[in-house]
Amino acid sequence: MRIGHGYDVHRLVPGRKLVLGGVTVPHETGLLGHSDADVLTHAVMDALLGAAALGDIGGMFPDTDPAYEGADSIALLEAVAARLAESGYAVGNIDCTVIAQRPKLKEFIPQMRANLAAACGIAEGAVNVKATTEERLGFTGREEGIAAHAVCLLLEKIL
Ligand SMILES: Nc1ccn([C@@H]2O[C@H](COP(=O)(O)O)[C@@H](O)[C@H]2O)c(=O)n1
Ligand SMILES: C[C@@]1(CO)OP(=O)(O)OP(=O)(O)OC[C@H]1O
Repeated sequence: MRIGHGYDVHRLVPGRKLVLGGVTVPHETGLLGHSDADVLTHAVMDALLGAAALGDIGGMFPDTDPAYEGADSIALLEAVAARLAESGYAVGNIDCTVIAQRPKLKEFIPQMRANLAAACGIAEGAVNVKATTEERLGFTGREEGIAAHAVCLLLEKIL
């Protein structure tokens, strides 16, 4: 069994979609990035790559590569899951926290879990997503950006 941790931050700006765990959440600002800037899915990918000692998302999907401009991060997560499977790992479980002052994310969390689980080819019960504010403190509290943490366990497959 191997443990991994991922962390990511993206800036909130007007004129961009807010995509979290593959769900487009209605909001007056969205996350800025080369890809769709899905900060939650990015944290999950980094946790998975970290657990397998396979580097990070920037190594696998360089932000200088036009191929990833506007990329659907859930599709990138599918590629990460395939890479793990090739390397002999199965995803055990994933737990994540999105740090956002606004919007309220509760109602969108079941769909985020479903999207993340489907991309990893695991049961929804193996994926948990939580949301918290930082009580108006710091950059998330000022609504300048959204952060996400993820942890995961990988199981070594008997090949
Ligand atoms: N963007 C968010 C932030 C929080 N929630 C939900 O509210 C609960 C309380 O949040 P606190 O930061 O005040 O502890 C939290 O446990 C979440 O259920 C949310 O839905 N969206
Ligand atoms: C997936 C990528 C691809 O450009 O997304 P970005 O939107 O650039 O986001 P970031 O978290 O800064 O870096 C990860 C990149 O590899």
